[in-house]
Amino acid sequence: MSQTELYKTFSPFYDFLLVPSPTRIFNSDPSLESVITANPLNVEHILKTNFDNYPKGIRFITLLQDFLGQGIFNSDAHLWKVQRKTASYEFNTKSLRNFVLENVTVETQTRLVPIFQKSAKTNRVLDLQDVLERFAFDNICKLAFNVDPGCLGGDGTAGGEFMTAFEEAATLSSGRFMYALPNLYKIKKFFNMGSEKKLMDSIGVVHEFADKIIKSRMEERAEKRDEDLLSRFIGTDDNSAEFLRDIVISFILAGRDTTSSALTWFFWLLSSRLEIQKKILQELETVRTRNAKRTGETYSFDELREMGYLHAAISEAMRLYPPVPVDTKACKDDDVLPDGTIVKKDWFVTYHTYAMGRMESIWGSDCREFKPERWIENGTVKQESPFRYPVFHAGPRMCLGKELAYIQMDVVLRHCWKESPGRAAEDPDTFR
Ligand code: HEM
Repeated sequence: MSQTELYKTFSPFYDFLLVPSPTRIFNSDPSLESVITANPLNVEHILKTNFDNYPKGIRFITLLQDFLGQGIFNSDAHLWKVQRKTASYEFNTKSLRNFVLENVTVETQTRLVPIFQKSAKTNRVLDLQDVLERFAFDNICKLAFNVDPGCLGGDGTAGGEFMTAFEEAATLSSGRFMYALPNLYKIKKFFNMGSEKKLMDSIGVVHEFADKIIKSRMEERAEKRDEDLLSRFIGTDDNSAEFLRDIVISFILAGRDTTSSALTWFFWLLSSRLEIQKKILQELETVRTRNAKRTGETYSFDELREMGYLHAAISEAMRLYPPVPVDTKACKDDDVLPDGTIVKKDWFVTYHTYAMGRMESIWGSDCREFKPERWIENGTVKQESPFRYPVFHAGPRMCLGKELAYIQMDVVLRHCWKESPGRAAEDPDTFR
């Protein structure tokens, strides 16, 4: 199901469920009792104050283990901590940021923009979500292990197979959460039948592709310290090839369809808001002139940061359409949330980012309007509390790729709106 279909199907349910009353308890099945909340105080408690009591938990980890192994996305406690420590350090280095900036700029200039230009010239309708997913997949593979799968524009033969298998493995793994009988998947897996057979086949393709790269990179090792994440993890500890594979797969999963989803919604929202397009163009032109850049020239990380209005508009799009609309944790020991809700050991606790983005109590009476201005205070972009806006999660497990995701989105949007004063509102070809 595409993101758009998903929202169309579930948004009336989300709205009905949470906006009037921000915490509910569900007990449809005694083994799956859960609390669902959209209260920022509860979110802070779960994600930060009582962090140790709300891990991913055994159920989540077991269901995703075949695909993700023990990577950062699918581990708790010590195993999570060691990966988080190395990754946090690396994600904060200037060299990683520049590596991403460089790769995203090349991918945008040489693949994405030409596709848009061609479609504009020939009046061909594009599936924007598909194009952006391919774009994001190429980018995240470059970042993870410096491989270009060429899913967008390139030859893409081997990479295309990898991407398809990766998507299938992700979809079928999350399908395991949907069984009415939670252990049914184990029986199907044991007999290697149906969706479990398909899942194992696609995991096989993903693992084979990753293993080859990891093996050759481990042989080259140490002398060359590449900029990608795999090389950084090879260089730091004595990790096994299997553990390195888990790490790489987790990163690809984390960065794969989050940015593409955010960009797709952003384009969709902007397509009917010429006033906002115009303001974005004006800002791009101001930044270009201030930094004496030629049209289309590459921008540094700091120059991208000057585009406050663009940044605000991206955050605003993700408020209404968060790429990760809900997120679930397991409760380790009985607890009471700040609003008085009782949570029992082994219950699931879900915080609802989508509903939180549409609550009057958090965003005011205009909460359903797309208004980038709400992010601007005294001429600069306001830092919103991550507990009111948990689009990138919050607390010790907060998204590591937040800054890189903004770099990607800024670069794409800047190149898609070539700076040219006064073009926006009058010109329907603004995206070309
Ligand atoms: C708009 C883009 C993005 C959004 C909205 C987003 C959002 C999130 C959210 C909600 C989580 C928590 C998920 C959970 O509880 O399991 C998360 C975790 C994570 N994200 Fe992102 N993400 C984005 C892009 C990226 C990118 C590009 C990367 C780069 C590789 C990345 C790397 C990670 C990692 C490694 C984690 C796991 C952190 C941990 O468990 O310690 N994300 N992200």
